[in-house]
Amino acid sequence: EEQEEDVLRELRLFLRNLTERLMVDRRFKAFTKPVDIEEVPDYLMVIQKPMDLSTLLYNIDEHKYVTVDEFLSDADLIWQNALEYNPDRDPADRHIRHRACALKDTMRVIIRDELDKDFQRICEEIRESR
Ligand SMILES: CC(=O)c1csc(NC(=O)C2C[NH2+]C2)n1
Repeated sequence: EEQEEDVLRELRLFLRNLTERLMVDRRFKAFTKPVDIEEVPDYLMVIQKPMDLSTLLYNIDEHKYVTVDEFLSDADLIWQNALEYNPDRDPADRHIRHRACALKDTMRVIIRDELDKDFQRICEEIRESR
């Protein structure tokens, strides 16, 4: 009903604001667009489910997410994929793993500090009702 659409509209605003703040953070530049398969031809041999910040924004606008946990399932792929694709001890891999860990922690701190727990529960009840 209309009240439910009001709640989901507010969830989309929160998720867009979160994602945009990550996109403008220079540490996360490697995560803003899909990996270019021409530049990194073996990427899809290693990573089954690519994800990036611009795709999260597209999904938000497509009303893909009804709860924060559904959003986090996709958002977590970004840093999980980076840890999987860059496992070596060399500095380049360590540098992108450091940024992947910063992305993981930054997302969760923003959600903990800025998303109301009661609002989150209302979104989960809408998901369970559908
Ligand atoms: C997005 C992502 O995880 C990514 C983009 S390039 C890259 N890794 C490299 O370019 C080399 C450093 N060791 C391989 N990882």
